[in-house]
Amino acid sequence: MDLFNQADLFSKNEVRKIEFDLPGANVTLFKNFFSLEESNKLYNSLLQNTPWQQEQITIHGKDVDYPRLTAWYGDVTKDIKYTNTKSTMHLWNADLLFIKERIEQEVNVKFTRCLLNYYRDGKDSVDWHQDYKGDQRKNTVIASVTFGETRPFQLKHTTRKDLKRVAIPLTHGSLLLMKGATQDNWKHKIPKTKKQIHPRINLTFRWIN
Ligand SMILES: O=C(O)CCC(=O)C(=O)O
Ligand SMILES: [Fe+2]
Repeated sequence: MDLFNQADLFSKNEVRKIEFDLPGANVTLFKNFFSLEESNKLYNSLLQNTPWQQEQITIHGKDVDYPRLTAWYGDVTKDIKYTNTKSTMHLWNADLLFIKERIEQEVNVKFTRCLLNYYRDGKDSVDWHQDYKGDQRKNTVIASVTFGETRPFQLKHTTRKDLKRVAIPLTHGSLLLMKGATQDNWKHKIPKTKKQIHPRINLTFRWIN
């Protein structure tokens, strides 16, 4: 499988586009989508100014903390419930509008929501899942931005066991675009690690009405 297409030379602050050749998926990584200066500034600002929330799920009647902190932002303020924790979707702030507008110059979508994840250390993670439900999974765009520690973003096909898993290192200031039927055909996760690592903030921009 021809995974990488990186013929271009790059410098530290030059945007580098890498397209992944995965059957039934449309996945593109832009390294240094945000410059190092922008990324450092946004990392600190988001870390400090986000109303991070601890969401919980109920497993066998017990409330269990999600292994990460989260916050929702979007076009309107409203109460939402994805897990058994009630959350409030906050209105876009200046940092998020800056990030959103930069992405919207690259991809022709107006995003309506963003989920922020804060992985405090290697114990924080997200298990195998697909984004969206029902028909929306078959054709969508998710824009995933990373600030802070590099963590591997693993992908595995939902049915084809013959296809190898893929791990894409999501670096500081990178943008990962997942389009088309990617969510329908592939699951993704951020695994835990025993290594001593720095925190990581991830933002996934979505369009849901
Ligand atoms: O942190 C990441 O890169 C992925 C987050 C994710 O998959 C999600 O929030 O749905
Ligand atoms: Fe996801």
